[in-house]
Amino acid sequence: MAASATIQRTIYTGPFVHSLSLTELEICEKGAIGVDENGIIAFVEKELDLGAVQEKHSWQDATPVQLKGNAFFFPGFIDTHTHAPQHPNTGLFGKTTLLDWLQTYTFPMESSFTDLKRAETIYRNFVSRTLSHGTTTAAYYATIHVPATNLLADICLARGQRALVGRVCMNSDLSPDYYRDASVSQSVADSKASIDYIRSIDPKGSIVRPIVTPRFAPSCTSECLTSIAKLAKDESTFIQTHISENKGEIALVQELFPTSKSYTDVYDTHNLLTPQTILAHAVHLSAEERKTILARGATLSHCPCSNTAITSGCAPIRSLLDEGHTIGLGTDVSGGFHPSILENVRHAIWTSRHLALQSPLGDAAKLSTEEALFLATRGGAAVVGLADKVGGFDVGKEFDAQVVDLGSVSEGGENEGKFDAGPVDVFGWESWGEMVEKWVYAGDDRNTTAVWVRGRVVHRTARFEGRVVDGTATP
Ligand SMILES: O=c1[nH]c(=O)c2nc[nH]c2[nH]1
Repeated sequence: MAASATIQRTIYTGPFVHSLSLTELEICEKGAIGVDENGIIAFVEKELDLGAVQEKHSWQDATPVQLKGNAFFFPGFIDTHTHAPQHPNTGLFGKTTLLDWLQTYTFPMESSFTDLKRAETIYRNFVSRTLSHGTTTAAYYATIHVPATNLLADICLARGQRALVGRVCMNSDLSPDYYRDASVSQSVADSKASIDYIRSIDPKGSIVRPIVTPRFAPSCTSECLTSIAKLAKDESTFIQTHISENKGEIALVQELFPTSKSYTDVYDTHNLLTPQTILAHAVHLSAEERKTILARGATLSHCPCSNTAITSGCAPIRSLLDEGHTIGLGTDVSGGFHPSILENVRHAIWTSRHLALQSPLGDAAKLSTEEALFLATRGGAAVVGLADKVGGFDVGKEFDAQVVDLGSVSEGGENEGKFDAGPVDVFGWESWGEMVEKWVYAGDDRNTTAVWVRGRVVHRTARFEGRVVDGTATP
């Protein structure tokens, strides 16, 4: 589907659920969301029937999409940190932790992206896979290869998934000689070439944007970090990197940058901490580092599945939120073992509970369902610089949404005993609030039956067709 295809004015009726704030989730049982020809939300009604909505807004000619059954609209998920070329390794990490995991699994896989055919297969699959899990925006790390990085941007644009796409910079000898930038100048020139290409295919950055991506401090020499920070400034791009993920990594940073006060100080003294910087992990930051990050306005990507899988630790998200940090969720495939942000919502909650068991904060360290859903949507939108565009159903925002359909046991018949409507069983007596909780703790991609970005359908299943009346927007 071309991102430029026009769409029809559409009125989406049925329940909708979204975050109003970190702690408040709005559940509107009788919603109507009007989306104009540009994919912008023109109105949101909370009590009226379709006819009354059409009349009130003079939208009689709009296409109605009316949800039936135990289904609701939810904002598209935002994945603030993931590595598309690592997708074939998802679930493969054995007993490794970060530094040996990089050498054993990650660098060999990423280095193979000189092969564009292989890159295309993997990237197409990953973009389709993440869309099927309701991810409407992703901040992607690609590899050091310019052609494959550009191909990832092409695929995101063609599929209509919003993306920040970053060619990875890594020139230090932490990386094997078969997979590293030959020099600082090559690192900068290749990054610039990829920025230029991505801007040429989407000049307004409506769907894809470039992002400068120094892999992490140990992968880059001091000169490389400084040069790449200058490139980001000159080109006005976002920056993404990793920080304070694993204790061995932190010790290595201290060894490689002996005059720096801390991991955070390395980035700060190389001009890499800006309000457009996304820092992934942030598991073991000191109080002083947290203050510096907050003062610079850099944001955080919390990756709970990855932090557990490669045994990095439990990030203190509750405290970071209380301090005022801006935080989203990241799948961090393939340190993370799952491409779904929903999976990371529940793991954010689980890991906060483990932390609560050990922390002097006790229950105050726990994240609630509402808070985790906020991080997955509005929090992530703020991290990737799209807080004014996506993350909730507000007039003026773009319609990035998914349908969550839980099916029903009482429907029996064709679904009974087949379980193809997903792992959640709804018996008919649950409140909408209970259905949302059941989805958060047990749902999966079988429940995500349709997905839109800027009002365009980017993923749709056969179950969706059976759940709408009076027509649907076509891809
Ligand atoms: O989880 C991670 N995944 C990576 O690919 C990586 N590179 C540096 N640090 C990293 N952490």
